[in-house]
Amino acid sequence: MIVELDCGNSFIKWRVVDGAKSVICSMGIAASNEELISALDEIGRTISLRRGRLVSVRSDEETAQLRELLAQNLGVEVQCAQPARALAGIRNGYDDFSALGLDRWLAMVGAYSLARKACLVLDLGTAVTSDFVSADGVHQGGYICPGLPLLRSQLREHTRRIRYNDAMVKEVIKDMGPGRATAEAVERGCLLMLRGFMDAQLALATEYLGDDFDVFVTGGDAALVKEMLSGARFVPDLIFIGLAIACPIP
Ligand SMILES: Nc1ncnc2c1ncn2[C@@H]1O[C@H](COP(=O)(O)OP(=O)(O)OP(=O)(O)O)[C@@H](O)[C@H]1O
Ligand SMILES: CC(C)(CO)[C@@H](O)C(=O)NCCC(=O)O
Ligand SMILES: [K+]
Repeated sequence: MIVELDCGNSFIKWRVVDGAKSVICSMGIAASNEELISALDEIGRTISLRRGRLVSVRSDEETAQLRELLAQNLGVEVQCAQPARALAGIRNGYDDFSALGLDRWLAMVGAYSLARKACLVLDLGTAVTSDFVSADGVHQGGYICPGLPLLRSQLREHTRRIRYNDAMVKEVIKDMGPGRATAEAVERGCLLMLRGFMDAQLALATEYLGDDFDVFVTGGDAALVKEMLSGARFVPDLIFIGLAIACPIP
């Protein structure tokens, strides 16, 4: 079995897959290294875990530390995705290819491997990112803005009276009318910003990619824009698809 890890800025998304059959045996989200090790340790009691692949947008030190923990506690050797100028028919569009976030890169690699045509790749996590890939696989660049968790926390951090219970978040965005309570006003306001950003990306995609492109959406907050992106492909495991291409395990 292969352990797959996507280490974002807030959470570690993990899966255990049967490499030969590409079947997902188990998956989850961990808030810390300790939580991850304990979840995998539990699985390791019944299933043999030996190898793995990992993508991280954390510091090299943090990533090395996690790798060490996996080796020492579980005996799992993980291969880390590395920056590349080109991979699987895609060309990295950054002036300094190593500065492009590896999650963005792998999401693009995954999307282009599925579409084989121009694509707009949207990832809604701690940060929100968009990336533009032309039909011939050339990355045109992209945009980065704060995601919902950051929009919210910035408002709270820099105001005295924006305070409300997190448990209300899901409930208050069922309606998007003008808010009549702080939670409604903030949650709906931030979501509208996010949706406005999505609209702008679609317009830019037409400008830079022409009329024939696929839209891919991934990340923890993807569901919040599902209604407005009717033709888009919602692929929660897009980064894992790219990761398997970047780190093949024989
Ligand atoms: N089961 C879940 N566990 C944690 N967060 C979730 C879950 N489902 C949806 N979310 C939402 O996903 C968002 C975080 O997204 P995601 O996990 O893709 O990114 P991340 O790891 O925080 O950061 P990055 O963008 O660096 O990958 C949060 O706003 C959170 O509310
Ligand atoms: C933008 C994030 C934080 C999104 O997870 C990540 O891709 C990252 O840290 N990128 C490095 C900066 C860049 O992509 O230009
Ligand atoms: K991400």
